[in-house]
Amino acid sequence: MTRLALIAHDDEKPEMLDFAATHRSYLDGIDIVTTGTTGTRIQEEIGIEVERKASGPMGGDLQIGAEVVDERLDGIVFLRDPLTAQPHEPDISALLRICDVHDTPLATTRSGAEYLLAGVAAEDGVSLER
Ligand SMILES: O=C(CO)COP(=O)(O)O
Repeated sequence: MTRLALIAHDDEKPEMLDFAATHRSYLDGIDIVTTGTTGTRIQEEIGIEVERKASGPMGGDLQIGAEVVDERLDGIVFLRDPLTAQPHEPDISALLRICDVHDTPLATTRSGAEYLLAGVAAEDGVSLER
């Protein structure tokens, strides 16, 4: 089963919710893992079931990084806030680094996320409507 991680910093959560709503029918059929607050909002506001890890500042990025190490993930959409310093910046850097190490597809922007999801869906034989 295809498994994706969805993570968004606070300023990017509206973008993530729009992304999830746009692609709800495909996302409903795959495994989704998220950091804490991102997952709560996707579940409550869009209605997609997700597996929630800890909130980012409490170690959620590292828990998702551990899934990368175990090669459990087909891709990560991580909508980062490029303009605000984060207290858990070392955890964020660690997640990005481990994606590089394992060549795990990673998108950090909405446009990149659209390409990533279209590619992952194509591997499932699904053509995403745009
Ligand atoms: O901080 C985050 C990623 O670095 C996201 O965490 P939340 O989804 O808990 O807001």
